[in-house]
Amino acid sequence: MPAIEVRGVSKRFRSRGPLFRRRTEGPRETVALDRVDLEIGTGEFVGLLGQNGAGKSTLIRVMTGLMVPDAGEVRVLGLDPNRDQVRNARNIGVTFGQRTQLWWDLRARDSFEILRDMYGLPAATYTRRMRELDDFLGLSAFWDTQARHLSLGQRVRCDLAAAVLHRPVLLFLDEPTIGLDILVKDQVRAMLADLAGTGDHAIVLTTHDVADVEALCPRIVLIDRGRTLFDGTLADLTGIGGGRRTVVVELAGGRAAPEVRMPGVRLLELDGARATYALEPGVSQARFAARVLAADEVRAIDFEGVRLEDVLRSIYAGDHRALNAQRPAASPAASPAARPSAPTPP
Ligand SMILES: Nc1ncnc2c1ncn2[C@@H]1O[C@H](COP(=O)(O)OP(=O)(O)OP(=O)(O)O)[C@@H](O)[C@H]1O
Repeated sequence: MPAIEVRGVSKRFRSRGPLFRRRTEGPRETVALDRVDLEIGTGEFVGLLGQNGAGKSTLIRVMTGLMVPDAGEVRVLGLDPNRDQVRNARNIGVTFGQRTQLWWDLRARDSFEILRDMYGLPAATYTRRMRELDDFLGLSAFWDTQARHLSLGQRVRCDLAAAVLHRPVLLFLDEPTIGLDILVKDQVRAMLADLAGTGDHAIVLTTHDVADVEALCPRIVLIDRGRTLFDGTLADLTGIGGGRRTVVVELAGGRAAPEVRMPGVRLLELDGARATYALEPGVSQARFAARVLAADEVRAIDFEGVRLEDVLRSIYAGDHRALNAQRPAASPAASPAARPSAPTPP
């Protein structure tokens, strides 16, 4: 049984629109989700991506039981997340980037003690888990601070720890690293990679931080205007540009970059001593480097793979051609053999 099953889920919102609208204008309707299908297995770490307003948070709300879809079915470990809210709550952990589940007027440690009692965790288990979480997230430094006085980074770390304290099978993370500094982001990523490494959890991460996704998510689900535009591996998605790589060559002594005449090699940009070339799939990097090195004295050659950010930028800008050509025949969830493996810690 998959950990999460979403079948034909649709959700529309009706709003009255602007305060001073014309009499002829009826209520506005937004299609947030349009017949979405999704299966996620235990052990998977899925990046749920899409532009602002694509429907990601709505899908997370539906999967966590916070919102009832207009049509379709959702099963989370076999339960209807809305009807079986109490049982479902034991199976899931949720973070919503900007909101906290800590008690605002209490010290951070008090919130954790309340959660311990709510989940009925034995004292020894609680102490061990808090120690593990402290090792990753450095919580004890602000343990005695009232939640309302925690900095954003401190609060987000506490929220993440609170979401995983009861070791839920499913973890829904909505923008877990928003506004965090580089070091705190690394702490959060390391903790998530460690959780994923156990293979005991299904984790859904919604984020606009492409680096989070590259570091953590072997599988990507891309939502566009409420529909699934792509469901496949990170490698499939970054391969969408045809696997084209770029190379930046810089010559010593500030001399102009060489012209490289090779099939499948194209000069993209020339900026004094720096030249950027595109290498089509199949062009050998070694042969290209040999050509360049033979031509002149080279200061640096920098090969770059296809970046997820560039692929998303072109898809968000409306270029779906390559995506349609590359769309996998079946979702990874439907074919266990195609399922990507767990990430390695950053
Ligand atoms: N409670 C609501 N009432 C009316 N419209 C809503 C409501 N919640 C979401 N929407 C609309 O549904 C669409 C999807 O919103 P959603 O929050 O799911 O997008 P998102 O992909 O999470 O966006 P973002 O990346 O900006 O957080 C948007 O057009 C949004 O305006």
